[in-house]
Amino acid sequence: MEADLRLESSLFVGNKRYRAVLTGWHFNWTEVDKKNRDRKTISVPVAEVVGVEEGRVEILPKKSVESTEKDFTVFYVKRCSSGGSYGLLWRLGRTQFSCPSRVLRDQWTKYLRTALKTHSPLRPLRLLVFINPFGGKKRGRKIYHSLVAPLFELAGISSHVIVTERANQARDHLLKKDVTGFDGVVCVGGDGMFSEILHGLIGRTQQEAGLCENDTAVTLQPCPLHIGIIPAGSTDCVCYTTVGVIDPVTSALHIIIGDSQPLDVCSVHQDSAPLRYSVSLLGYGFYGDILAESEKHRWMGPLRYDYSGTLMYLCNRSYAGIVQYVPADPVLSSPRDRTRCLSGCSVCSRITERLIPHPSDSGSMYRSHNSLFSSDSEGEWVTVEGRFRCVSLTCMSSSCPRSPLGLSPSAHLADGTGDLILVWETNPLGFLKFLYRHTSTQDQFDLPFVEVHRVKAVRFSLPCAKKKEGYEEIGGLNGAGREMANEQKTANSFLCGVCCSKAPTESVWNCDGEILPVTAILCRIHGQLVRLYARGIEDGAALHNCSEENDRTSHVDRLT
Ligand SMILES: CCCCCCCCCCCCC/C=C/[C@@H](O)[C@H](COP(=O)(O)O)NC(=O)CCCCC
Ligand SMILES: Nc1ncnc2c1ncn2[C@@H]1O[C@H](COP(=O)(O)OP(=O)(O)O)[C@@H](O)[C@H]1O
Ligand SMILES: [Ca+2]
Repeated sequence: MEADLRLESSLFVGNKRYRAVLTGWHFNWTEVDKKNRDRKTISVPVAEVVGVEEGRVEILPKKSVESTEKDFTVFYVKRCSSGGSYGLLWRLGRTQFSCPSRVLRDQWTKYLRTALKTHSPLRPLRLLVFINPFGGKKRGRKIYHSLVAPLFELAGISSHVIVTERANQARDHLLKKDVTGFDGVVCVGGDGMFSEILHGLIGRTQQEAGLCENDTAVTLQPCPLHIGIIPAGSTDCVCYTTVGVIDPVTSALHIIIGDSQPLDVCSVHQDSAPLRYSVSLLGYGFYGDILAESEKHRWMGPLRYDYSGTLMYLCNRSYAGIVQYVPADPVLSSPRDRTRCLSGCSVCSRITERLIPHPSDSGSMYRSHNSLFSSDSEGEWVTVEGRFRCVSLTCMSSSCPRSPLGLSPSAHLADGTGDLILVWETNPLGFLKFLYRHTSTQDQFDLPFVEVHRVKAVRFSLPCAKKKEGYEEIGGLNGAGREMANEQKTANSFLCGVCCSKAPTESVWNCDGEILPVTAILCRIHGQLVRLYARGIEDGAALHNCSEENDRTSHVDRLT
């Protein structure tokens, strides 16, 4: 359809007269006073128009309002401050217009609908929706049917809804059943439910491409279907990090307008167990122990993590391990550069350019950007070993309501790297300081027992018994941690009596909320392997444009 689609006329909202203009990209209406002077203008990008209906229509709650054949209603995205969160809340804006004639009304509705189709190519028409009825506070079904379904209906999206009856049903469905005709898959639940969709879609895409997922050297194919997340879980970290708020209506609106946010994914290879993927937290030690403990207390709902977190903090455990990593290019970015990955991030855009299809590529649709596992890359591995309070790897900042800036505040959603956070054995007060800084803007990496590295791959293994004894002697190979280690040993044996008679010598891996069955792993980050219906966190500046110029803002912002 024509990019220069244009319509202009007088319209009424209530008893006020407006000059309305639809240009290719924007729908504006400007109040005109009795002396024909322009007053306030409201401008909505066509890409953010949710739907156009004949008559005066109200939804959420749905109401029939008296209207004439000259009326039409436009629904669009309206931004509001989210109070405590970093992102912006999106709400359904609605304006009811009256035209001088029915013919003009029909022209407006036709033009607006055409503009929508033309300017939002990724808007979904058909969605496959999985609801976990037991996630979070068990409100998934209610959230979907009362807040999300009416919006999908308004936007003309047809959805096939499956309420899951068992764990992994959504993953298995995506791996085995026909999904032809769907534009995207939506999960209503938490990070565990998102993880099911992630595994199902990545697995299916590789099967269809004839690729072996387990091969650590293979360049995986990006998934063609978008993923939408309606938050209804306990941590909702993926939603918070990619949208900036935990709010079903905001997420539904991002899905409707077909926003597209690429996301890095970490593949976790384990010798004797199936391949896993992670996007938010791959954590050994503290976060692994919290997860293992919290599974015993699922009945507590989201509070199980606070309870288990307190218990595991008191236990003050540390574990021996060998960590190896391949550093990412330090020229591109650093985990301590105090920047934040925001909507339209320029660091992530650089890798997008490298991933776009190239005419000279044969066989693979995407240019391989990862020669990591070729024989000559062995020399790139850096090794550290000793006793750790926790070892965490995250592909993104992993922010959540508990930690609004996240595990690694300057990590990027789609730059093809992950951040490896090493917390060496330390005393309980030191570790509390580290944890507490996750709740403020203080730098959690500016502590002598903490290291952070931007990486492309990580290996973890357990040391042999002799090496382990060595760590006990010197408190790990990290000089700064040594002094604290002696104090720690006394504290450890005392506090661990709270939950167990003897502290275990090995922890488990928490892989986005799933316990891995083995300890030795090899991880590799795959740049932009999946796409979400999101756009990254919009900063507060977008709010100034709320009514005047409801437009996108995009840049990398500096942390203050
Ligand atoms: C003194 C106060 C200290 C508070 C420190 C808080 C630090 C929190 C960082 C949380 C990062 C969360 C990363 C996301 C993990 C999820 O994938 C996982 C599964 O979520 P779900 O499926 O919704 O249940 N959640 C967890 O592993 C819980 C971690 C809780 C840590 C307190
Ligand atoms: N019907 C079901 N019964 C039991 N478990 C389920 C069901 N549907 C999904 N699950 C599993 O529940 C786990 C937790 O789901 P999630 O939606 O992430 O909630 P939460 O955030 O509270 O952990 C996921 O690992 C998922 O595989
Ligand atoms: Ca990343």
